[in-house]
Amino acid sequence: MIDARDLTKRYGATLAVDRLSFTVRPGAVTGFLGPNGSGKSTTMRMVMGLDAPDGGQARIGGRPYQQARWPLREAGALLEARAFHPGRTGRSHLRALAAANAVPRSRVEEVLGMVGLESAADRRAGTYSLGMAQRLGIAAALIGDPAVLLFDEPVNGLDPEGVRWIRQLMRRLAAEGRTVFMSSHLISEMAQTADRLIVIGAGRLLADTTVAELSARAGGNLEDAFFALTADTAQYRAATEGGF
Ligand SMILES: Nc1ncnc2c1ncn2[C@@H]1O[C@H](COP(=O)(O)OP(=O)(O)OP(=O)(O)O)[C@@H](O)[C@H]1O
Repeated sequence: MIDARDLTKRYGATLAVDRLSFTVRPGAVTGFLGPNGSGKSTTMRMVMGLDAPDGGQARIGGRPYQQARWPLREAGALLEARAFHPGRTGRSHLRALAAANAVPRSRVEEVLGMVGLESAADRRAGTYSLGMAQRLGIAAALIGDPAVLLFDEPVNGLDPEGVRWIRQLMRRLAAEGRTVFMSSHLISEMAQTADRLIVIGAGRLLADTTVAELSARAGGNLEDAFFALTADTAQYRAATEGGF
């Protein structure tokens, strides 16, 4: 379970996250939606202890993530592609993470198989395509077999087969009883993958509901419901009428 209470983060004059509270429960895929710059990545970074909040707190399994003795056995996250040393091979990157978290080496081969990177495991990770880098990041998130998983834009850079694979992986992880929290800009993808949605705008909570309930607000069209919900908070929306 992920619990955020009054999370707040400022960058200079920008209030990136504004007293945000929500709970992400196990056994479901919870989508995290919001316009560009609404604070999704910042929120995920604070949950994972990578950014310190200016106010409020985030807990994973009841305590701050920084207090975990073996962090990757509590929660795994894909927060940015290429979060690895480019000169290391995929396999050596995963072995280092396993060693640091007292995870058996055999788990490295398991996760390489799960993400389909076996044949590229001995190549330097700096030579990986974006999609391969995403797969390595997902393998890293899974290495400690954690109950809680966060994925920031996991389908970024993946081909259609990869997108389908992510959808099935998210569903499977949730069916295993894990807490799965994922952001994506692809609303159609969210509609197919997520059970629940947390929608934010300008750092604030706009909705915490099911996909079905939010879609029903716009006659079954999740995209229309999302636009209606976020209309007042989107900073970077291009003109769709008139304009140019
Ligand atoms: N390191 C930083 N320094 C200054 N401002 C930042 C920093 N990180 C984020 N911000 C600002 O905080 C706000 C929230 O950014 P964040 O990346 O969390 O949004 P997001 O919802 O993940 O956006 P996107 O959908 O575009 O990925 C934005 O206004 C952004 O410019």
